[in-house]
Amino acid sequence: MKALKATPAWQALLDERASIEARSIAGLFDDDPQRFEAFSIELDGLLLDYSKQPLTRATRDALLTLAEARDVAGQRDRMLAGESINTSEGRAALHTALRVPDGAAGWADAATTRAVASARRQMHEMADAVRTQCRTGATGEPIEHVINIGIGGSDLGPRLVLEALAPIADGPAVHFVANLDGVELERTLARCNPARTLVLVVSKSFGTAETMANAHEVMAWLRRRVPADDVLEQQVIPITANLDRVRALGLDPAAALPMWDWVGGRYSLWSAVGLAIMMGIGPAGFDALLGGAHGMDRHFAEAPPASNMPLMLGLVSVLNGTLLGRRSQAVVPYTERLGRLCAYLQQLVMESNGKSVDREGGAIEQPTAAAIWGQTGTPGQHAFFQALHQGTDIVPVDFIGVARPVAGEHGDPLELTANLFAQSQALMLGRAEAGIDAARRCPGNRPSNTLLLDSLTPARLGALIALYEHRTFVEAAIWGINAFDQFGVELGKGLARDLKPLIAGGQAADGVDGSTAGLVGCYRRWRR
Ligand SMILES: O=P(O)(O)OC[C@H]1O[C@H](O)[C@H](O)[C@@H](O)[C@@H]1O
Repeated sequence: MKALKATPAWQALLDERASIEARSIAGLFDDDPQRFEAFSIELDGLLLDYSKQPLTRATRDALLTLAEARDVAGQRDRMLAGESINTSEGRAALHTALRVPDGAAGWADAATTRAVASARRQMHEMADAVRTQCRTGATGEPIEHVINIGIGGSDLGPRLVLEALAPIADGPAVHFVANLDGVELERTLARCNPARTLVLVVSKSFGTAETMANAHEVMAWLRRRVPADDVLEQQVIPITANLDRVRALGLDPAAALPMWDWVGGRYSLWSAVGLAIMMGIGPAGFDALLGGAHGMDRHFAEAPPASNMPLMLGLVSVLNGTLLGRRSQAVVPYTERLGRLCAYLQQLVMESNGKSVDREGGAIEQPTAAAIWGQTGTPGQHAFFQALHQGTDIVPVDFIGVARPVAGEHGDPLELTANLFAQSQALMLGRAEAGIDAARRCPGNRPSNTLLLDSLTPARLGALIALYEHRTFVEAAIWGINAFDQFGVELGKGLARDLKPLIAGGQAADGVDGSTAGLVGCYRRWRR
């Protein structure tokens, strides 16, 4: 694929850049009374309002022409058809096949469909057995706690979903342990009765240092505390694509649930990696999550470009991040239930698209993934919003709101929603009445999207996550990069392995850079 800058559609947008920057977003509403209708998309209880972006209909057409020139639709179809679009690793990226309802044809080849259906059946049986107490711990006690040991994609998705859907969780309490520092592990073990605890060791590679270290600790805890020879067989379930390493850890590969190389870690919550979700909310809830995501997949595959939600969200992000050089984006959900969304999106977006070479290995000359950050509203309003309103950098914001609160939850949805709408309004309108002093002036004209959900159900959450997955794909397609590898992450892992003996004190710091040698020296001095 030729470089973006050599694409005439991109050049046309570059020519328009200054006028886009100078454009008054609020003024666009005066020019176009139908602006909200024209610049919003609604799909099954999910609304994207992108009318507070510096887009005219002509600019949107220019972005759609760019999408056509970069063959976003063709790239999407190749992904959905299971072609090896992860070229550096020679793999497909078929997470969409994981959420196809049983029996629906045309989304993956027969072998893949069969493998997915069989894994889903295994998950259902396992979750049902635990939730109905047919499957017990090794000493016959019911399972009351599930510990999910995993990191990155083997942690963030299930954690996000279970936090979001906690009000409908009716199974065992699910805990997550990702970090290596022992704090989460200690806290979790203190809350669990070992005879009543099921452990999921979730790792596509089954070689991730953090996960393996935590798995060893928890397995030792079970052996120490549960008087049954078969405690590991009964109470530890490996979920992985690497059965050899399951054996090496002393677990039975026959007890493992599968993963496949065509599912990237950060796209894997829909696979057996989501078993923790199913344990928490049950198979029907998990299926509804998949159903919502599949609805978004169909929409992405079939909706016309101008009303295609992931496509427009991706193009707006390219406009802000690449064309206008706004190098970070804030995500602010107005519900604590989506408190993990930002961390989840950091991996999804920054691990997928934090690249500086294209699929052919050529250098990319324009900015790719912007940094994603944020926290929930309203707390975020009392932290970083000052900079959003008056700082020198323009940070596009994705506001996320939920119209109907969960039955029985406290809190004032009206107050929350008023705050949400007021913030995007304030960013757009600013404050510059006559006589106002400089310190109180807000420049306004700052862009945002608002995503409004009718309620935070499994289906809506599935659709929301799939929307961001596809937005990430659209950006990668425009830039010409492979969103499905992550070699940058490997470098530090290797160096950590090499540094361990040095830090432990068994080696001289020869050949190590001065800063690292200095840090090792200080660390050793303080450990003495
Ligand atoms: O599931 P695992 O093989 O343990 O991998 C866990 C995580 O490891 C690395 O950080 C990768 O960059 C992530 O993409 C992955 O999700």
